[in-house]
Amino acid sequence: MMLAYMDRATAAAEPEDAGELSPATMAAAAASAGDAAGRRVAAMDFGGLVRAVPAAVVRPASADDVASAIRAAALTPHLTVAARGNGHSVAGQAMAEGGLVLDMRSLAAAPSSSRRGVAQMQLVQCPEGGGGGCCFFADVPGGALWEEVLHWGVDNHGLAPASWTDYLRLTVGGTLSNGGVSGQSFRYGPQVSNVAELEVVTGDGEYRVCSRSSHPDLFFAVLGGLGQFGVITRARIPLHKAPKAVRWTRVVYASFADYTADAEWLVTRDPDAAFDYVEGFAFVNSDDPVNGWPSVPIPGGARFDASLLPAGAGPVLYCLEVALYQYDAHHRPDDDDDEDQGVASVSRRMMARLKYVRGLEFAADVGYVDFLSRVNRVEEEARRNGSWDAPHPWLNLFVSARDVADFDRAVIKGMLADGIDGPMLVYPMLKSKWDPNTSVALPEGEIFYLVALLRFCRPGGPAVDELVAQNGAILSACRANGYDYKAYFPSYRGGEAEWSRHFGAARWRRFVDRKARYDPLAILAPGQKIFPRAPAGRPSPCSLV
Ligand SMILES: Cc1cc2nc3c(=O)[nH]c(=O)nc-3n(C[C@H](O)[C@H](O)[C@H](O)COP(=O)(O)OP(=O)(O)OC[C@H]3O[C@@H](n4cnc5c(N)ncnc54)[C@H](O)[C@@H]3O)c2cc1C
Repeated sequence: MMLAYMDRATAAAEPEDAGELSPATMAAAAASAGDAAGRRVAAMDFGGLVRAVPAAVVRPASADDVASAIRAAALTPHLTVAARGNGHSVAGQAMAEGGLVLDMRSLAAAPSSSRRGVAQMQLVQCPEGGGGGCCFFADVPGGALWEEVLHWGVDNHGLAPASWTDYLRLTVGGTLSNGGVSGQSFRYGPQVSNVAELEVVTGDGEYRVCSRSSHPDLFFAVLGGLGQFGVITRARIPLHKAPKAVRWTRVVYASFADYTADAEWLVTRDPDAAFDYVEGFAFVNSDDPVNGWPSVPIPGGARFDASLLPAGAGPVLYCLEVALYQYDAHHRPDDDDDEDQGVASVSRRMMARLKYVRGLEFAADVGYVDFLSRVNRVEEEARRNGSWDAPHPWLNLFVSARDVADFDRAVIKGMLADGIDGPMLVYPMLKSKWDPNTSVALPEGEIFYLVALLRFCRPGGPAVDELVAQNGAILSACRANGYDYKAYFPSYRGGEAEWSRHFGAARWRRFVDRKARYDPLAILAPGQKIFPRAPAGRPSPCSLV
């Protein structure tokens, strides 16, 4: 079937255009024609709510293969191209119905190619020592998992990136196309603030290397750009000395006001007095094993003693989670000596003035890699009980600190007081750590909260449709109440009006201009449902806006 597409494409093209289809692309396309299993996988994602079958899955071995596939699509009047990282989107964002899906994982696995750094991870020394404490970079393929970057950096070089996601089986290109946030974001910035250079194949099939100083407009467009402007085939990530261990602590709050006051105090401290990681979540004030008290203690730690909760604690409680890195292997992390500067003592001192419920505190000393891999345990359990493969009607929002207390009252305590059978993350980050030139849309205020409703569907639980409808009701409440908020991983079906509202008028104009510049036929990332594919030879409607 793919060869039929290519035949049509080449028949419509000038002879010299047809000559651009590399043997590698033709071979990959031919191989994928019979790859029903590959097409089935690419028709689904982690969300399990949307299905869109591609014409073919292309497994590029190099940036050249990516460029060939995009150029081939451009020769047709209708083909689109979606880069698929690890398919962990929840609303079909990495799909291409009837189009080509690029399996970016194959780029990470491919043997060394002619272009340095495309296929394999490489250590690169910063010119003149670099800035921000970074002396080295990792050159990594766009399809590499963050987990692979972590193990490669720590095992081979004792180095690691500063900014992570909670879960590391996500690709570098996939999270850089969105933002990439975790408890480190308040301090080190999101992942889109931790990139020195990108190698990108744009929607016109051109291969470009960009950075803050070279093609900066493309560099910033691609970061948080929802895959609209180019396919990231390589990223250059700053590396830092990897910590040896982590003091990991969770404490409990009955009052949302106390919780947010402490969380905001922690994320605005000077770096030398700050934790390395601050997160938190809401949970149900009950013994429910998934939504309630048992979800709080750090695995292997103490039991949750509910008798310590203050009288009159409401239906929802909050858990603040912090981590302090330890770099020196000689310190004993659990040394309690007053004179000791070990992370356990330092961490305790830093928490002394916080207003959490005394006694409801859980702490552990764990290895750095174990700490960053903590969600793997959640995955293993979810795979065991079947909820990993069930649908995931997730909702991720950034909510301004101005409105987060109202949001808590109306949504968390109001609509979700029984829990969502998964984490309800609520933690602050700072807008000043995000570059306004990237494509990411953020609320207005300096402090805003990630609110991540990570629903896992269990047998006998509410129907998926009900959960999707509840997400819609939450968004309606945000709009009706005039909250300063943005969707993270946005998914709109209402066309330009919704996207324009999402970005705001000026940023939407910039997004449209960038689309016209880098992907004029609107070939890329059709699953985001932002721009319709324009026929070859005609300008995309977006360039006329
Ligand atoms: C269990 C789980 C935990 C998560 N935890 C976090 C978290 O802590 N923090 C956080 O920020 N996010 C988190 N996410 C969300 C995650 O960042 C997104 O799902 C993101 O899409 C990355 O997933 P992916 O690599 O599988 O990309 P995909 O879902 O495959 O792709 C996402 C989008 O990026 C585009 N894309 C993919 N690769 C490229 C590329 N190389 N070049 C250009 N465009 C590309 C796709 O076309 C698509 O539009 C989590 C998701 C899951 C399922």
